[in-house]
Amino acid sequence: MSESTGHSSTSHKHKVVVTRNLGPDIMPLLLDHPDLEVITWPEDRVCDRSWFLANLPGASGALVMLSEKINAEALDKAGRTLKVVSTMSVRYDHVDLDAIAQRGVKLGHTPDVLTDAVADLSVMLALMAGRNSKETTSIVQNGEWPNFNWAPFSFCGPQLSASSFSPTRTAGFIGFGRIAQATLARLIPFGFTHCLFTGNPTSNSSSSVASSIQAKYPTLKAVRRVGLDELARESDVVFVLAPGGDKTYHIVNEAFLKQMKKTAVLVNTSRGTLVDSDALIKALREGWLWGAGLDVVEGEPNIGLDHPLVREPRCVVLPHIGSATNESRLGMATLAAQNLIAGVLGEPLPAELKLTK
Ligand SMILES: O=CC(=O)O
Repeated sequence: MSESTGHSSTSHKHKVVVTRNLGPDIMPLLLDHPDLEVITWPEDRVCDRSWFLANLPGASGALVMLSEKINAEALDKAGRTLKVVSTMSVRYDHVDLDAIAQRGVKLGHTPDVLTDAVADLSVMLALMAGRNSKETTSIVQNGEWPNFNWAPFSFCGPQLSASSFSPTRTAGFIGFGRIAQATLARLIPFGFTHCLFTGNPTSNSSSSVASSIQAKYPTLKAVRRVGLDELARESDVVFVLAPGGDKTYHIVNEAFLKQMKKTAVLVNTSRGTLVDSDALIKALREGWLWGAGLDVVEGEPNIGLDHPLVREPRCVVLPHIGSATNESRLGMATLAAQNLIAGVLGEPLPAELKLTK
């Protein structure tokens, strides 16, 4: 077993820098590997930048979390020995893709293994935001239940399932990749009848996506790619599930929120930057939509008790736990370790993000 927590000694092994201890089920894949010298951040908190940079020189690989910025500074510290960066995340907005591509370094990530966990959480947030879970749980937590003045319509909210009062239910997806489609699958038994989506696919591929979804779920009356305005106007639940970055920055803005149904909820389980927080605060205060469920917020993790979204009664905020199931995190850590090993050995990565130079 080859483990070190500080600077590398010279050896014929490939030095790899790992920025979090991945636990007893996964670390042996790395530590017991005969070709690796593993340098692991020794503490149970986000890795210090200075430690990371100090340990990169001469590394063949780095296994990192969303917290590590992979930019020219880090890549240049590692230098020409670096063959692979493996991130234990599906998304990669902490990675400067141009800088990594220019240096011919491979990038591994962890798609698929977290799809179900994030789709589950997306539905959970849709339910929580619609059903006043924040205000009602606080009644119990604050010991106010015994004095609670029940009334026939107290704490009612829009029902997620179709009913005789709302026989059509429309899900709108901003971004229609794996997680969005897995979320839709969970909504079919709730009686959802319409699926609208926006996204990147070329018009050809989006029409074939629409027809294959329609064939898979015959109870859907319509599956259509639409513009943002129509999606905002027609959806009972809007799921924000597109990647972060410049192209999607504040895609949910004041103009979008103003068009939403007053009974609709907004769920964001992708990246905080897609939703303009100031606009959402205004929208919730003025009742443009019913509620919001957010697993991600711009500026996270610096979201304190005084943050207006945290104070909004109809806004449920979770601390970015979309993939936090035992199953998903074990899958992500395993895949991240496999990507790292394959990358340093010059083999194809099980999940490589193909980069264009
Ligand atoms: O947000 C989570 C991820 O990108 O894995």
